[in-house]
Amino acid sequence: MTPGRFGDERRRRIGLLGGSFNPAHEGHLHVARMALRALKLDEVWLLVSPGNPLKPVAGMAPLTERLASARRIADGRRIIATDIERLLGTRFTADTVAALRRHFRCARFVFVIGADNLVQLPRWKQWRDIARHVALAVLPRPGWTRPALAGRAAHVLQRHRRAPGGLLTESFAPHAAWCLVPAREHAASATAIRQARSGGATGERRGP
Ligand SMILES: Nc1ncnc2c1ncn2[C@@H]1O[C@H](COP(=O)(O)OP(=O)(O)OP(=O)(O)O)[C@@H](O)[C@H]1O
Ligand SMILES: O=C(O)c1ccc[n+]([C@@H]2O[C@H](COP(=O)([O-])O)[C@@H](O)[C@H]2O)c1
Repeated sequence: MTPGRFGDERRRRIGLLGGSFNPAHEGHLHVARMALRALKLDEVWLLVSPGNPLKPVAGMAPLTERLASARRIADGRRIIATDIERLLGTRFTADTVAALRRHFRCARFVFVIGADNLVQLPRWKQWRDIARHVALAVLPRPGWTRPALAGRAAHVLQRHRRAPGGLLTESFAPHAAWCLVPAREHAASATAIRQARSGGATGERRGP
């Protein structure tokens, strides 16, 4: 585990960029940097998932390989790659966020997602609880930004949308806020990288 400074987290503003990182790429780095800047975060943790509950196991590289890949794009200072979900024994984001809030009581967490995951959010376990308890920052993504803003999660959470500057400054009670981070779209995707590596033979398709 890399963010090992338990007890030294006073008021730190921490972005949680959860992902499969199969492999990590420039798009992740772009997202982390944009979130750091727009939300005035102290750190972004790249939470390398032991296994996204909604993704097939087939084609998923081992966690150690994905963690190593995330470490290569991290700087170990403000962008930190970690397998903390493995250590916490969590896989679902609702459980991860609850555990992190218990372990790092004073930290202020923001869960960072690409627009594709705002579309998918209603399929996540206890998604409304996640949105209630932790701030969400959504990054634009080619082909996904408009569907995300017109989608079910954006509609249900409409009242809680704020400008990025208001995301962490306002009280979390009784409901956390979410925002769209203004950033240019970045086209990198792990699916495209896997396809290019296999000469287009993965049979996977990614797109809205
Ligand atoms: N280019 C990008 N622009 C915006 N968000 C991104 C981008 N790439 C990844 N993300 C976001 O980063 C998080 C982790 O993404 P993940 O590791 O699944 O990469 P991916 O490229 O989406 O992978 P795959 O193509 O295998 O689904 C997700 O919330 C995803 O939406
Ligand atoms: O909790 C869930 O039900 C859930 C379902 C799908 C994805 N997630 C989380 O969403 C994050 C992005 O996943 P991915 O695979 O799209 O990079 C990662 O932290 C996953 O654990 C979480």
